[in-house]
Amino acid sequence: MNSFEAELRAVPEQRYHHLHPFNLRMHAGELSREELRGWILNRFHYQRNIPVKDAHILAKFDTPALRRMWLRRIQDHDGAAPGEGGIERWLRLGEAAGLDRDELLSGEGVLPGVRLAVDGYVNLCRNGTLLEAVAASLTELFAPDIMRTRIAAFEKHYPWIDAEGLRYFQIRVHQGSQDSGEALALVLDWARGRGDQERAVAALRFKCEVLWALLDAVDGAYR
Ligand SMILES: O=C(O)c1cc(C(=O)O)c2c(n1)C(=O)C(=O)c1cc(C(=O)O)[nH]c1-2
Repeated sequence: MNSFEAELRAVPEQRYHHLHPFNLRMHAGELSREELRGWILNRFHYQRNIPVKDAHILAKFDTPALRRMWLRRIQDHDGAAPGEGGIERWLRLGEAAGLDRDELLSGEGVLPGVRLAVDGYVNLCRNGTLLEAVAASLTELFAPDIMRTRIAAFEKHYPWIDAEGLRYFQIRVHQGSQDSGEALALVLDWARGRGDQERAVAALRFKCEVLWALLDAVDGAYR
C-alpha cells in the first residue's frame, strides 16, 4: 500500500459514521422503535438519491468500459425490473419495521438536515470533478463492516423487525466491497500528483461529513 492509499484509508477510520453516537446506540440495542423507524425513513432519502448521483458520475466517463462498470451500480439500486433492486429492498426493510411504503415514497418526514446532507453529496457528484466524485464513494471501504455489525445488532436487539427486512444489508455487503475495490483502483490510478491526491482526500472527508450530518439530524429529531 502506498502512502496515498494509506492516507485515503485513514479518513474513514477517523471520521466514518461507525463512530457516530447514533450508530453506537443502534449497535448496543439502545434505540427505540420510533428512532429506528425515523432512521429507516430518513436513510431512504439517501438510498433513492444514490442512483441519481451515480448517473451524474456516469455522464462524466468517456469510455464504454468505465460506463459499463458504473452502470452496474445504478442497476444494483434500481433493479432490472420493478420489484427488484436495493431501493425496493429498502422499502421492504421499512415495511418490516412497520412503516408504510407510501409514506417512504412520499418523502414526507424527511428532516431538513438530511435533505441538505444528501443534496451536498449529489451536488458534489454533479459539479465536482470525476476524481472527487469517485473518491467520495470510498466511504464504502468501510460500509461492509458496519453492515455486518448492523445485521448482528438487528438480529440480537430488534427482533420485532422481520428478518426478511435485513436482505438489503446482506446483499449490500458484497456489492459495497466490489464497488469500493473498483473505485479505489480508479482513484489510485488517476491521482498521481499531490494536488489531485489532496482533492481526493478532501472529497472523502466531505462524504464522511455528509453521513455524519445525516445521523446528527436523525439523532436530534427522534430522541
Ligand atoms: O449503511 C451504511 O452504513 C452505508 C454507507 C454507505 C457509505 O459509506 O456511503 C453506503 C451505503 N450504506 C449504501 O447502502 C449504499 O448503497 C451506498 C452507496 C454509496 C456511494 O457513495 O456510492 N455509499 C453507500
